[in-house]
Amino acid sequence: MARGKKRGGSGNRGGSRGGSRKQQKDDDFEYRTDLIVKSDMQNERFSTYYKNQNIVPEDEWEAFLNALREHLPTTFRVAGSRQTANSLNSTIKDIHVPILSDVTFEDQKIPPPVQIPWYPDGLAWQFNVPKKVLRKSPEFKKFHSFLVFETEVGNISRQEAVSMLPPLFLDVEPHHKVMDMCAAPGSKTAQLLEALHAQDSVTSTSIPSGLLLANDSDHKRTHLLIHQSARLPSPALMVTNLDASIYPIIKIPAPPQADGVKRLQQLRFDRILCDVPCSGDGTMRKNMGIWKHWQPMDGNGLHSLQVRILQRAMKLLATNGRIVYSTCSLNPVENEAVIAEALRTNPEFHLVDVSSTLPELKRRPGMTTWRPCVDRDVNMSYDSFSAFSTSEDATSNTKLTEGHWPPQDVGRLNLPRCLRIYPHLQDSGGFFVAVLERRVVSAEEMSKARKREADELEEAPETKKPRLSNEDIGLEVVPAEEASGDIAEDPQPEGTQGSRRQKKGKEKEGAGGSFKEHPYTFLAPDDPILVNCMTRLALTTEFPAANVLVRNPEGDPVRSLYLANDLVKAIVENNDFSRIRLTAAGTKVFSKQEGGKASEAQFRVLGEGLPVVLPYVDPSTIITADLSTLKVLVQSYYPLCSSFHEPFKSVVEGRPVGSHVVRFLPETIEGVTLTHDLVLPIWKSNVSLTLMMDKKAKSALSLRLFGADITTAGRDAEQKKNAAPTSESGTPKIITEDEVMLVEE
Ligand SMILES: C[S@@+](CC[C@H](N)C(=O)[O-])C[C@H]1O[C@@H](n2cnc3c(N)ncnc32)[C@H](O)[C@@H]1O
Repeated sequence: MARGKKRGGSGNRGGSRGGSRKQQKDDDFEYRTDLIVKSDMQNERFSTYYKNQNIVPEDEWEAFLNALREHLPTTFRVAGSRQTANSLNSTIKDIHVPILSDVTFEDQKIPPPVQIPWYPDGLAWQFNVPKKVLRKSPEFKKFHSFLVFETEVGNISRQEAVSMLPPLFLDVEPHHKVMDMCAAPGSKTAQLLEALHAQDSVTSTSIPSGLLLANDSDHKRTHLLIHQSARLPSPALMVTNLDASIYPIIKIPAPPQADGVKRLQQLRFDRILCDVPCSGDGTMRKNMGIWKHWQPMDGNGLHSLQVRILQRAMKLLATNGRIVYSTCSLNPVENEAVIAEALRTNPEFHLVDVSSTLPELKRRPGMTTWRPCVDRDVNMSYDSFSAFSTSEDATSNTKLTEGHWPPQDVGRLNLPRCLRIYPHLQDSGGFFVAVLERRVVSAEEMSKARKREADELEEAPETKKPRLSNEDIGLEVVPAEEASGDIAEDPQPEGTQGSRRQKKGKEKEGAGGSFKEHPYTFLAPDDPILVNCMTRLALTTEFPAANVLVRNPEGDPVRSLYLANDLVKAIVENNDFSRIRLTAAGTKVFSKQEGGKASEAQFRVLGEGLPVVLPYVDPSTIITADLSTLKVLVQSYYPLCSSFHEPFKSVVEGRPVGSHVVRFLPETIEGVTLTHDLVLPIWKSNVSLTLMMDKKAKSALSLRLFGADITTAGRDAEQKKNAAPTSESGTPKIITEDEVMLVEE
């Protein structure tokens, strides 16, 4: 979702706020509407503009404006693959909600969290309680810390309700090739990844045949994206850092042909999400900056980029593919006008009627009339582009194009099929969604579109022409029926890009001159270090050893080993990683354990990598253990092997030093219930064991299972908390709201 415009800035393009910690806190204050008075929540330009556009019926205007001034409820989504999500959701429904249903605070009955009615399987929740209650009511305090921990480990995604919509409308299946064109910080990417992994079980991750290519033009934000998606490790994920409006063609091998010549073809996506940068005025309920600075030229300025991103997505889409275009803006110039312009130039696309999808979602139809304003203060507007273009305003304002206005044949485009979500309809943020699909068109329509596009390209000012070659960006309009045609006739030698040690020392600068990622090198399946690692970890021969890659200038397995699926591998091997500015591919599964002799490289399975690797671990080597064993492993960092009870004690004492896998079976002991199998990696040293889990994941597991954080870190934190909090001067320390609240998305 887009964020508020900075003071004095020009249009929000989703850049990072940056700055010092203090600056960040000040910004947070400015951006948090719960900390300001309602009388400050007004902007005449906003009211005049949207009233004139009739975005809601006149008798709803006040309700709409008042809703924008209300504090946004806290919403979250239970994340992860379907099975794990359903299990955690039952914990919320059956344990937390009953406790929270009977809370009274300062003589007021506090409403418990409720499921968002339109979200599938009841996996999204909403609650709206004052911060004071979260801080002081013991029941809500406990629920809050449950949410914080589960969010940290990625089981819960704190996400605005409306922002959950686009991935639902995209309807992703595990075999789909999916692209998220403007993906950072990645809450929707995580949802798409979950859909790709719908077949995962509670303990193991499937390797989908499809792909999720998440892209963002902001390099720093792509790293945020990688961090977010690490919560659902996937061999099917790639991250790139490019301008989506000129996204290059990705090449993959074409199906084998009779002549035996290897050819490449364009990768076409089945699903594309265009959650484009926007002015973000649908987020006013949490962004004070927008109340202060809103003006129509921001939306006007973003329109062209939004059109170009959508048009580019149309070029990259497969026949029968689907695009979801979304913004958190209410402005028709950023919404319907973009859709209309993209449809005009791509007649093979149409808007899909999704009126029966998510029937509980309250929505309004897309608009068919609007009137762009051509000045900051909402004084000037014109009936049509031709009226504007002959006016004096046109000379001083070159940003506006014909596409800013409704097209003459607007009725033909079915714009009411777009969805507008307003804050007063169901206590949410404002949002816009359009679902587009490709249909087969007549040769005549196609040739008209080709000619128009060629003319427009010819007329475009030099600076606006794409910097990449035509082959790079695939400017030719490819008819849907030709979508899978070859794009490269030259035979390609096998393993051109990714073969082992071919790219030694090739750390490249990218197109923008600042691309400094390491190359991606696939190991040979018989690489001695990989073979040693597989033997020690007892991986079966089905393990896709040919899909293991490393990332360092030498292409050697020195530290971390990643696993990619076949499609990701094909892309890495057939495209220059620096041309597509690839910042991540596949998921990290093994990591070298420091210590020991260099010749006997010891790799361990990473906690987050285990679900991916588990289907390939020889089942006879998996150690079985009970809940009390798990409790000891959770409670201390390095419990001695001798401290466990039998039979676990003898089994681990008999195992060699190294990485092992333990399965804890469902059972109930002393009121603690493990409802499903839990499989975790441990490291055995000479005399002790370590549960190989991230500290926060361990705390979350402890809270979920034992009802308290019994880890060493958790106990330390509790002790500190119990000691009276005092500042350095000895006076009681005031704990700020920020310290106790969930951090906003
Ligand atoms: C609305 S936000 C995306 C939010 C994201 N989909 C999510 O759900 O977390 C828009 C993103 O577009 C990125 N962006 C801006 N211009 C872009 C461009 N030309 N190409 C690709 N990404 C762009 C921004 O860096 C920003 O991260």
